[in-house]
Amino acid sequence: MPSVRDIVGRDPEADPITVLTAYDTPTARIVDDAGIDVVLVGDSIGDAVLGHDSALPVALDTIATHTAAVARGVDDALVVADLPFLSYGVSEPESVRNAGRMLKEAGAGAVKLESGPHTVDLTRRLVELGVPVQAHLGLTPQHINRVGLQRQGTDEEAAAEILDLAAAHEEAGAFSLILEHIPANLAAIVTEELDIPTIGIGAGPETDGQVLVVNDAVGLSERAPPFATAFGDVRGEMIEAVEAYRDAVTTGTFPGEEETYVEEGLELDN
Ligand SMILES: Nc1nc(=O)c2c([nH]1)NC[C@@H]1CN(c3ccc(C(=O)N[C@@H](CCC(=O)O)C(=O)O)cc3)CN21
Ligand SMILES: CC(C)C(=O)C(=O)O
Ligand SMILES: [Mg+2]
Repeated sequence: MPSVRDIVGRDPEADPITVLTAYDTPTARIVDDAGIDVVLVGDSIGDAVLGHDSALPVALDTIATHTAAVARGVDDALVVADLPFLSYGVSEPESVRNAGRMLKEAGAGAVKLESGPHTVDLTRRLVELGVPVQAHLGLTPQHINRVGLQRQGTDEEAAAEILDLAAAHEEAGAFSLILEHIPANLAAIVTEELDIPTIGIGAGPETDGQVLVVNDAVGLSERAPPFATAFGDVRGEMIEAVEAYRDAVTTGTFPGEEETYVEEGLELDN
């Protein structure tokens, strides 16, 4: 696995950074084989895979299990574990222990946490201890109960706060910053002001890289945020394949001769 230094050392103007989520080994292998730079084991697993309405119910053990599955499928990409709701920020020792587990047990190369005024000191502490941290500003869906899922940073005060917090997290040692669902002109300014690479989702084209939830990107999601685009129709393909299987079984064409083995001379008298 590359270190965060391989990501940070690049020239994103020439070579934008590509990030996708993955939650399982086969998907991670596809993403890694395609040359995607960073695989994020997102807490979006909550709604994308586990059937919850949000990411809030996702447990740290769930992220650990799926990060380990992803790490087993990846040769080249950096694996980032997305710390779930309340697994950090309650107390510093617990936050450090939980973040540390992602590197020591699950095979992540870095952790991401949703940032705010309350995570500057924690980011500094984790980085001091040797845990690479990716920050995340703009829409932070773990605050859904306070802010919903609306675009953030749309007035001057809110935009200035995002810019200030971005600088504070860079100064605290974050190696990269996710910017979610903010105006493109704000994301461009943040990107211009920071030295660390910014990764946008619903933040326009001027960040140093882009991230999407893989289910949205391949067209597997039933519902996706307004800023996501499906680059395929995996859901449509799965529906067709499952219906074709059903039809083959119910019409008796599967299993056919190809999939069937007969042991010649086998006779059981009972
Ligand atoms: N499949 C998936 N894709 C994602 O990008 C994603 C997740 N899940 N789960 C975690 C968060 C949640 N995200 C979301 C989800 C919905 C909107 C959205 O629809 N926003 C609307 C407003 C919706 C509302 O107010 O309820 C908008 O117009 O901004 C935005 C971000 C991004 N993340
Ligand atoms: C959308 C990305 C940035 C994320 O946090 C997730 O997938 O959980
Ligand atoms: Mg997340």
